[in-house]
Amino acid sequence: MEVTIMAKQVALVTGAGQGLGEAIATRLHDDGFNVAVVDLNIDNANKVAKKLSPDGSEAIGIKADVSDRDSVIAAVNKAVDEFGDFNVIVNNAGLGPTTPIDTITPDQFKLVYGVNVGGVLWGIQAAHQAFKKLGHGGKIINATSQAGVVGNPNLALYSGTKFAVRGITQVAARDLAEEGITANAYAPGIVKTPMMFDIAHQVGKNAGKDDEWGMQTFAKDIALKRLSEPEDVAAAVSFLAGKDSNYVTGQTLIVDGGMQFQ
Ligand SMILES: NC(=O)C1=CN([C@@H]2O[C@H](COP(=O)(O)OP(=O)(O)OC[C@H]3O[C@@H](n4cnc5c(N)ncnc54)[C@H](O)[C@@H]3O)[C@@H](O)[C@H]2O)C=CC1
Ligand SMILES: CC(=O)C(C)=O
Repeated sequence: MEVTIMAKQVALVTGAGQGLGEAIATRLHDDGFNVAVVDLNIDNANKVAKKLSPDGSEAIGIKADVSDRDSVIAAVNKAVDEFGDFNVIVNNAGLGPTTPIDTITPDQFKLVYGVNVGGVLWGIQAAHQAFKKLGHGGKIINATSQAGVVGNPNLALYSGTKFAVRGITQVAARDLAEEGITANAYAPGIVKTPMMFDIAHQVGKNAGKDDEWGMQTFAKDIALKRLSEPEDVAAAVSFLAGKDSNYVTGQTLIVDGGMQFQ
């Protein structure tokens, strides 16, 4: 009897050197994907990839700056070269500076929009190119936030970028559907990652209070009464990356323990 060996599907996760991206890369690897672990910080990316696949056969680290279109396209091409296919991109990398309205500068605007919005756009373009070349569809998954569903205090720039990601996701879903490509977003709440601890610290400091006070300004209304673990979000991304979500497109899946209701 002939034995068919099914090739593994390939996922690329940006900002996967720590925090949510690391948890997502780990979960998708557990789900059976070969994973490209992409980050600006290549040491962290390599560490995560090595942990998942010591011999590099199932996970590799790739350096890329998601605000740079060529860099993102090169990362996707490398994943295709290494693993021979490409099925899922998770445009996760993001910056979350605390930006009281009057403090925002043009440089900060360019940087945060360049990474949070540019990174999603270039990721969509790069994945679309790869899917077309490979002759099949795929899944695009973008990081927004509960702060992209309702504007959050102190996060004018950040919230603006995360609203933009939801809009871009909806357009990508419509524009790419006939090629068998779905596009969805995940909207985490208050997740225990370096980004969120830094925001809590800054917000507390700006108010002359401690980090816990800063965290509670965001966390006090979580219905489930606990902060999110990165794995809570990775589980939702696993759904969006897998076949059970094949009939879902253009949506934002809110994973915030009950903060925003739509
Ligand atoms: N932590 C939270 O509570 C929430 C996070 N999110 C979103 O989830 C995503 C991940 O957030 P966290 O893991 O918390 O952040 P984090 O700051 O802990 O990790 C972000 C990773 O992205 C990488 N990165 C930053 N700029 C990059 C660039 N230009 N190119 C490539 N990589 C770059 C960093 O090196 C880092 O490894 C972000 O888009 C964030 O906005 C959304 C809602 C809540
Ligand atoms: C950092 C973030 O996405 C928040 C506070 O929702």
